[in-house]
Amino acid sequence: MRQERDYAQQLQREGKWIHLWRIVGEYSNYSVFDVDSNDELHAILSNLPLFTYMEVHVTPLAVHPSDIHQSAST
Ligand SMILES: O=C(O)CC1=CCC(=O)O1
Repeated sequence: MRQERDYAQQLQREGKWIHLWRIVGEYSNYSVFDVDSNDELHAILSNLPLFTYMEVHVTPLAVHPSDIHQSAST
C-alpha cells in the first residue's frame, strides 16, 4: 500500500496522474492520466504494485470544443 501511494504521488508530481478520486462506498477510484500514448499508460498501470489484483477499465478522452479551460479548442 505504501509503495502504491508513493508511486501514485510521484506520477501526480510529474503531471501524469492528474486526477485521483475515491468512488464513494467502494475501494475503487476514478483516475485521469495525461499521457502521450497507450503504451505509456500501460507502462504506468502495469507498474502499479497492485496491478495484478486490479480490474482496470480505460476510457480514452479527447478535448471537448466547448470546454473553456482547454486552449486547444477551435
Ligand atoms: O486506493 C486505491 O484506490 C488504490 C490506489 C491507487 C493509488 C493509490 O495510492 O491507491
